[in-house]
Amino acid sequence: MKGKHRIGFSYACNGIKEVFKSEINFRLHIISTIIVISAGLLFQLSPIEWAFIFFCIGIVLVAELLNSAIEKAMDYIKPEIHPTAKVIKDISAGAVLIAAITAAIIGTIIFLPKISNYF
Ligand SMILES: Nc1ncnc2c1ncn2[C@@H]1O[C@H](COP(=O)(O)OP(=O)(O)OP(=O)(O)O)[C@@H](O)[C@H]1O
Repeated sequence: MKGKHRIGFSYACNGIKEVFKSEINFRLHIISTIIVISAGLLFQLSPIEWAFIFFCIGIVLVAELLNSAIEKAMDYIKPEIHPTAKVIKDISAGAVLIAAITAAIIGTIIFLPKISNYF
């Protein structure tokens, strides 16, 4: 049972590594995550603010991973141009956009007052 969990964890890490290597957007999200966590440490966020920030980081990374999985599945199943492939990929990209907009709004609500107080 323990071994099985370890194997499952390593498959998951392989998937994340694969997306990290192949998707520039995912790498940009990781860089943004590092910047946001550094800003959070600088501004000494409260526990509830950290909870919101980590929730946002999580939904953006999860959305990007699922989007990449859907893109790869579509490229495998339907490598040629097809209107349904386009709709599926566009919907999947839409999910990432909504996650990113949500994160940007929450980030602004948390950081904007702190940044204006700082200067
Ligand atoms: N097989 C296809 N048939 C029709 N349209 C497609 C197809 N593949 C991609 N597209 C269109 O091109 C857009 C970009 O698709 P692509 O697979 O290149 O992903 P991407 O947006 O470049 O993502 P990433 O940069 O994360 O790889 C899709 O959202 C869709 O509108």
